[in-house]
Formats: sequence, C-alpha cells, structure tokens
Amino acid sequence: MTVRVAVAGASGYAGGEILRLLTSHPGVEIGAVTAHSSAGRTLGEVQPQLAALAHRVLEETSASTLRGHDVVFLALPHGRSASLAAELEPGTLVVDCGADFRLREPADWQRFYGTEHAGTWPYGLPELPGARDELRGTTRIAVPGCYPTAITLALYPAYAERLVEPEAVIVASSGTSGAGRALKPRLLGSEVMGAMSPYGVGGGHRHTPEVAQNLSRVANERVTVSFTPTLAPMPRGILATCSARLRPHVAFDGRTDEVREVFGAAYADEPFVRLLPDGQWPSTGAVLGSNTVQVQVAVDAAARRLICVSAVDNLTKGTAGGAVQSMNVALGLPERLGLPTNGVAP
Ligand SMILES: NC(=O)C1=CN([C@@H]2O[C@H](COP(=O)(O)OP(=O)(O)OC[C@H]3O[C@@H](n4cnc5c(N)ncnc54)[C@H](OP(=O)(O)O)[C@@H]3O)[C@@H](O)[C@H]2O)C=CC1
Ligand SMILES: CC(=O)N[C@@H](CCC(=O)OP(=O)(O)O)C(=O)O
Repeated sequence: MTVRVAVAGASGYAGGEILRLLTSHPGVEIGAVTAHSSAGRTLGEVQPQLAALAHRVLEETSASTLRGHDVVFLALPHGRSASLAAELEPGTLVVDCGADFRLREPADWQRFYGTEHAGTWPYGLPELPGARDELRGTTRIAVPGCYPTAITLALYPAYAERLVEPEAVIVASSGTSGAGRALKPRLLGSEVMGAMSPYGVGGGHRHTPEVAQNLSRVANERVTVSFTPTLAPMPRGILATCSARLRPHVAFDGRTDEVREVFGAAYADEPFVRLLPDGQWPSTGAVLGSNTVQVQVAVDAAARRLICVSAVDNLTKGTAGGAVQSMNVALGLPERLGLPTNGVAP
C-alpha cells in the first residue's frame, strides 16, 4: 500500500523535518508541498537539506491544493489548522502538528491561546496508555507539543503506578528550532549564542495545561504542574528534568530498584523509548535526528523526590517523528516505518 501525502507548512522547521522522514518511508508518495510567503519557490531554495526533493515547487496553502491526498500533515502556526481541516475530505487522515486540537478543556485553550477552542482530536502520543486504540483508524490526530512529549514520557509511568504525589516540578531546556523559523528578537544569534535563559516563567507557558492534562489522565486525579522552559544555545534538542515527591509507600533509601522496575515494565515493548542503564544519563546529542526518547530515573532520598530526566530531538520525536509514528498507527502500518532510532552524534 502506498499513501499519497501532502505537507502544509513545508517551508518551516516542522514541515521540513516531516519531509526528511517521509522521503525514507517506504509506504508514502509525497504529493503537494505547500507554504505561505515561500510559495512559488523550490524546496531546494528553502530547505537545502532536502536534496531528494530539491526540484519540488512550494504551492500556496489552501484546501484546494491539499485535497485529493490520503494524508495531510499540517505544520502551520497555531490557529490555522481548524478552518483548513474543516474543508478537507472527512476520510483524509489529517495530522496537525499545531496545538489547535490538543487540549480537552476549552477554558485552558482560551487562557493560553486567547481564541475560541476548535475541539479535541485523538492525541498523537502512542506510548500513553490507551492511545494506540484511539489512534488506530482515526482520521484526525493532534500531535503533542515538543516539551509535553519529553516531559510526559519522563514522568507518566510514575503517575500511572502512583509512585509520586500529584504535583510535578519541571525545568526543560530547548534548542532554538523549537520556536520556529520566523524572526524573533529574543532568538537573534547574538542573544542566544553562549547564553541560556528562562522564559514563560511562573506558569505562563502554554504547554503547562497540556502536560497537566496528560499526567492527570494517567494518574486519574488532578496533577499540578510547575513548568519552567529555558532556551539553550543549540539548534535542536530538549532535555527535561522533572521531579515529584515520592508517596510514603515508596522506599526512601535512595535505591532505584522499585522505580526502575515500574519504568522498565512501562517501556519494555516501546520501540522509541530507551530507559538507559543505571548511572547513564540522557543527552540531547545522542538523540539528534532520531525518534528515540532517552529516559533515566533516580531517587533523591534526602529530598524524598523522584527525579526523571528525558532527552528528545524536538523536531523528530518532539514533532515530525511523533507525527509520522501516529500516522503509521492510524493507518495500521508497522509503527517504526520511516523512523530512525539512531541519532547522528557527534
Ligand atoms: N518547531 C518545533 O519544535 C515544534 C513545532 N510544532 C508546531 O508545528 C507548527 C509549525 O512550527 P514550525 O515549523 O516550528 O514553524 P515555522 O515558523 O518554522 O514554519 C511555519 C510554517 O507555516 C507557514 N505559514 C506561516 N504563516 C502562515 C499563514 N498565515 N498561513 C499558512 N501558512 C503559514 C510558513 O510558511 P512560509 O515560511 O512560506 O511563510 C511555514 O511553512 C506550529 O504549530 C508549531 O507549534 C510542534 C512541536 C514542536
Ligand atoms: C524554544 C521554543 O520557543 N520552543 C517553543 C515550543 C514549540 C512547540 O512544541 O510547539 P507548539 O508550539 O507546537 O506547542 C515554545 O516554547 O514556544
């Protein structure tokens, strides 16, 4: 079976990464590639890393250019997906990399995005309990944000097995491609190179409700999340350091056996999550360009907290790879198709 796929937002970082992965996907034929201000230019000009597609011309993003495909990936600014998706055939699989359909609570959407909530689609994080059942056969997928992917996979087994109290503290560093390609003053080379700085501090980042939604769902109770993102001087990668207070029944002696057992069982059959051997810690360098998530856990006995660390490539598992993985599940294809597990380090 070959599916015909269109990519909207093909001139952006997420769209470029989707195309990089799809060119090695044996079940896919690439149809329309669309853009906005770059329409009319070739991919060779705009995404020079995509040698195999260099001759392809970017079309204007519209329902008419996207119709007639089996799958449409939307890699557009927030708020652009809902109206476009509504104009596509109901049988087309629409995979939205934006935030429009991730949140379940309209009040969360209004508070963090400031517009009317468009709705909720099946959430494209196959590793979450029950997610594959929701994704199989669906024609609409909401791809998670990059931080929520890294953080949820670092923490969720601890909530599913009630190892920790329903509050989590997270500090995560992201490379600059997380902010997209558009020019932003805080992202000028001279501001970013050789410096690290936080943003969205004090509960202001829009991924806070998405992480809380994921953890609350697996915990079966409301989980409060304190999330601080920081910007790191690198193009790709997220390192998430997450902690939560251990529940009284968990050993506080610093041994990680019980915790490692829980994480080992959760991830034993996951093709893209690698619980590292004891003593080895996640590194963004090791997952670059791959769909792998590295995870490690430790018990901080003195502080009575569980520390969970994860590393992802924000553009691969954090966006495009997660999107292709969910497409594979939805279409009933082998989940690993088109998805590298080896990174490109050093
Ligand atoms: N970067 C990341 O790590 C992640 C991104 N995402 C999400 O993926 C989506 C794309 O992000 P990213 O690739 O980083 O962003 P970019 O800014 O790199 O790309 C945005 C894309 O959208 C197009 N575009 C811009 N304005 C419009 C418009 N008014 N109408 C139609 N198309 C438009 C751009 O076209 P042109 O350049 O031709 O104007 C470009 O192709 C966003 O929703 C983002 O939140 C999700 C997870 C992680
Ligand atoms: C470094 C940086 O700026 N990162 C982005 C996260 C990008 C992401 O995951 O995307 P969504 O916009 O799809 O939610 C940010 O913090 O806004």
